[in-house]
Amino acid sequence: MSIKLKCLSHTPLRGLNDPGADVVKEVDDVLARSRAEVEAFDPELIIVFAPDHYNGLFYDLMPPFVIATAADSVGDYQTMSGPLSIPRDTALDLARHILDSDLDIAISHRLQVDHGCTQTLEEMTGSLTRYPVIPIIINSVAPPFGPYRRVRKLGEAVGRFLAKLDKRVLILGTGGLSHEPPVPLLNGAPDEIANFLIAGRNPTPEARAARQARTIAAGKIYGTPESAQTPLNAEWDQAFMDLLIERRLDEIDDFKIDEISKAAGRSTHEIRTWVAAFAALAATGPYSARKDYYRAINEWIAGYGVISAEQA
Ligand SMILES: O=C(O)/C=C/c1cccc(O)c1O
Ligand SMILES: [Fe+2]
Repeated sequence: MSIKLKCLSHTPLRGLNDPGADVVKEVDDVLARSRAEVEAFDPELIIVFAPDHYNGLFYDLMPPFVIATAADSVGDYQTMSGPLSIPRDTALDLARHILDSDLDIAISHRLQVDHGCTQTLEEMTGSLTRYPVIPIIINSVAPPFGPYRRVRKLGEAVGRFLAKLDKRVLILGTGGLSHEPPVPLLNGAPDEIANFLIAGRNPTPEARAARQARTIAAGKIYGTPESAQTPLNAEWDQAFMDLLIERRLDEIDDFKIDEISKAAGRSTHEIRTWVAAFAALAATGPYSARKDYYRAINEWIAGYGVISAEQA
C-alpha cells in the first residue's frame, strides 16, 4: 500500500472570471506540478471526497454521505461531461466496510456529479476516466450538516479500508476554503427556488446558463461593499491548513458549524472533504504534509489552497 493525498479548492469561475494573468499563471503552475506528481505516482485507485452543489443531490432525499458505484458528470460550467471509471466491486466493498464501521452511508448506482467532484479530478489527471476512481460525496452545501467528528470518522473508516489494499492510492479532497458563492438556502426560499432545491435535477440549458451568469456576476463584485456574501477569510484558511499540516486532526471535533459559516462563509464547509481526506491518510499511519499554495482570490470566490501529503 502506498498513499498520497492532494486537497485543492475548486472554483467553477476558473476561466470564466479570472484574476490577473500573474495569479492565473501561479495557479496553472501549481496545478501542473501537482498533476506531474500524480502522473509519476501512477495511482491504481483514486478516492475523491467531494461536495455536490444541487446537481446530483437534492432535498427530496439529501444524504450526509454517498458512495457511488457508477456516476456521470453533468458537465456544469466548463467541466467535462460523461461517465467516471468507477471500480464497482471495490466501491461496494468499501461501502460495506464503512457500514461495518458503524457509519451510515448512502449508495448510488447512478449518481450525477458536478464540478465539485470533476474539476479537481480533471485538473489532477486530465480526464474523468484515466484512473479508477471512487467518489464519496460529503454534504457540504445543503444544511443541516452532521458534526465534523462524523466526517473525520468517515475518513478514518476509508483509510482503514485503503490500508488493507495492496495498491497505490491517491486521496483527493476538493472544495473550500473560505468562500460564499450565491448558493440559495432552502430555509425561507420562495417557491420556485425551493422547488429547485428539492427536486431540480437535469435543468434546461437556459436554467444552467442563468445559474452560471449569476455566479459570474457574483464573482465580479465579491469582496467589495456591493456584495452581500460573507467575504474570504485568509486568516481562517491559514489556520485550518496549519492544523492539517501539523497533524492536529483531533481539534476538528471541536469545529462549530455556525461559527465557521459566520467567520468564513457558508460554503467553507466544503473543507469537510479535506477533513475526510486527511483522516483517511492519518488512519494509515503517520504522514507528512506541505502547503503548495494559498491565495484569497475574490474573482474566483475562493480562498484558494493546495496541500499535498503522503505517508511519512
Ligand atoms: O454551484 C454553483 O453554481 C457555484 C458554485 C461555486 C461558485 C464559486 C466557488 C465555488 O467553489 C463553487 O463551488
Ligand atoms: Fe464548491
